[in-house]
Amino acid sequence: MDATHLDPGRYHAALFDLDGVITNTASVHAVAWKRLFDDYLVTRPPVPGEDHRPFDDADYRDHVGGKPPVDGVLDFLRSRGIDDLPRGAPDDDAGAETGYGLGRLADRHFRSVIATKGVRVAGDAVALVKVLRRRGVRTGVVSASRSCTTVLAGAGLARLFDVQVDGVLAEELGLPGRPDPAMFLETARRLGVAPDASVVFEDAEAGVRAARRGGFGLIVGVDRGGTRERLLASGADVVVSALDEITVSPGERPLSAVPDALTAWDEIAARLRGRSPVLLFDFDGTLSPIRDTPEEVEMPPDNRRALEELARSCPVAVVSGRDMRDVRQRVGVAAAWYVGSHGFEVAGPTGEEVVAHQGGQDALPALDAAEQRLRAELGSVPGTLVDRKRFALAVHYRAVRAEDVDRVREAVERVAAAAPALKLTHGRCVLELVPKVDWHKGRAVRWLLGHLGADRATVPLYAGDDVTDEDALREIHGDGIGIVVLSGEHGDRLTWAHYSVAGPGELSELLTRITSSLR
Ligand SMILES: O=P(O)(O)OC[C@H]1O[C@H](O[C@H]2O[C@H](CO)[C@@H](O)[C@H](O)[C@H]2O)[C@H](O)[C@@H](O)[C@@H]1O
Repeated sequence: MDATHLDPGRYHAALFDLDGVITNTASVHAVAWKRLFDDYLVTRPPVPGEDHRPFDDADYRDHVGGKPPVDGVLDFLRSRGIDDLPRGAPDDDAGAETGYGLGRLADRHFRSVIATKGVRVAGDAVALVKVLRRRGVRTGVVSASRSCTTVLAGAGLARLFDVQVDGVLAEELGLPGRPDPAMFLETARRLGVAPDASVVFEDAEAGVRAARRGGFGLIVGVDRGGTRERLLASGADVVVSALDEITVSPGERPLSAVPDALTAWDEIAARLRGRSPVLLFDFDGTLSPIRDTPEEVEMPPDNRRALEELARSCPVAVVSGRDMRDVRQRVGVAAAWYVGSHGFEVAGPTGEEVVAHQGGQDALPALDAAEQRLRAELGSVPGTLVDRKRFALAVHYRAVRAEDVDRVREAVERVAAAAPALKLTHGRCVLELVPKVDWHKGRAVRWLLGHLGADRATVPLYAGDDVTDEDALREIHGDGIGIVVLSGEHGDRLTWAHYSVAGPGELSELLTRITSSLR
């Protein structure tokens, strides 16, 4: 996906620098600092080796912008050959000849400028924050300034952000300023979102460097005037001059609104060209057509051959709700990765097996007890099939008479309610109990991509038919290609897929095209 197109399925938090991104206060800070340093340099007795020329915009950009005031003071003066100023202490008086004292005075100048001139708000940024919040993205504001609360209140933005990390809090917590990532990391922590699932918007080079060092998922440089190249050189993934260049994905849409993958093949081929694909496929209903019982299912030989060939060009994985050994044996492609039990177990091409989340292991006693109860309770309902996988328990009702289906459903719901370690999920004519932890096919896919060393050149392509595949389709929505395999069993439900195919037959055709395009 284009880096100016944000997907709330991929990025769950957005961190905004305040000064220069949300408000015009970067220029007000520059004015306040100029007043401070020009006064200071004029009154400081001349000393050989010291440069007392007036402070200018480049000084602000290179030594002060985005940093805590005390660091700005010391870094700028050092650049002018002045290195005898003590750091001082946070409670130094404004104007005391220390890093903290001069920093306090700069803040006082800043407040007096905004008291007379007011704060100008960047409408493009505020509009983007509001859209992101409506789409469920958590938002945070980050400012090295001690006046962040005053600025936000003065601009009428006091309630715009979920979390605020500013100069006052940084001082309390002893957080170093940018280019150290500590303030960004603290913001992400307070938002409850991992840095790699968060976007940072920054106009200062020091801030961009901090976000890069913090491992943030996407860094958007905001060039409010001639800084594009410097922001890119500092590590921004993309630079915009206004935040209305950023679009936000609407996310899910009805199956009927999803374009057909074969018709849009040229678009898909263009997205794969020159990149490093990782191809991920669900099994039942995707690689193989649905049958009355799980035992009847066989991998279509054409698809096996296609996967064997694809695995010679790029990583291929089968991501299934089935037991991992079961699906590996049915698919029979030695060079593929296999993810089983809805993401809880993984096997690599060399045969090594990994429990991808400890929650699977922890839930084993609960799964055993639930299996025992359901076998006993449902043994008398004709057509019911209780299918135990290593880390999941499925109850199939495809062959159950319509009038008995509610009985099956109620029994599974009762057992689920009595098992706090398990949660109930639904699929095509199947109810499943899985470990109640934040893990699913989507998390497992992201784990596998990390394990495979995915980088910005990687394009994950995921195809699946069922509601449990939506976790994976959502996960790769922002950086990959999602294909939903239609079946008519879920009406016009919502999906995170970008494209659809009419059924497993059309998926085979798509595999053929992908195979040829990668040759
Ligand atoms: O993630 P998947 O590979 O799609 O696995 C999901 C479930 O698939 C299987 O059940 C489904 O396919 C059966 C055979 O075609 C069909 O009879 C059943 O109605 C479907 O739900 C598998 O048996 C389950 O264990 C998987 O969880």
